[in-house]
Amino acid sequence: MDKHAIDTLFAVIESRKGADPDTSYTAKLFAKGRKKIAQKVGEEAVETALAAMSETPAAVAAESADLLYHLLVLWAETGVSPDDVWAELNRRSGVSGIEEKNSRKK
Ligand SMILES: N=c1c2ncn([C@@H]3O[C@H](COP(=O)(O)OP(=O)(O)OP(=O)(O)O)[C@@H](O)[C@H]3O)c2ncn1[C@@H]1O[C@H](COP(=O)(O)O)[C@@H](O)[C@H]1O
Repeated sequence: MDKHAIDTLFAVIESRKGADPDTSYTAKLFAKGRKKIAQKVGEEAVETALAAMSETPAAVAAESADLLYHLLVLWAETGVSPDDVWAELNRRSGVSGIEEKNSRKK
């Protein structure tokens, strides 16, 4: 999953706010609230770390996908967008705002 795919998944997750919890796991998570979502991120992070210690690269990738998905739900719940996170990463690496805008046009 590249950065664009994360943006796409985030948009789908946002669209599940207020959706039917019986037909969408994401809607069910939103209905359960921030504490539950934060708890799931913690669980998935631990599962990813444990997989790294004793499982295959494929298992680490699978756990990482679960972690990323739940992290995106947490961003949506807390009003953080992927662009906010990309901007913070770019700030740390010294990429300027203009370079960031240009890279997103490609
Ligand atoms: N990427 C994911 C994704 N990754 C993981 N999961 C779900 O995360 C859950 C993790 O399993 P667990 O065993 O940890 O949790 P659980 O026991 O089912 O539930 P809890 O009681 O712990 O909350 C599983 O039900 C997975 O289906 C996901 N659910 C949805 N998506 C994507 O989110 C988008 C919206 O999907 P819906 O929520 O189905 O509308 C779609 O693009 C989906 O592909």
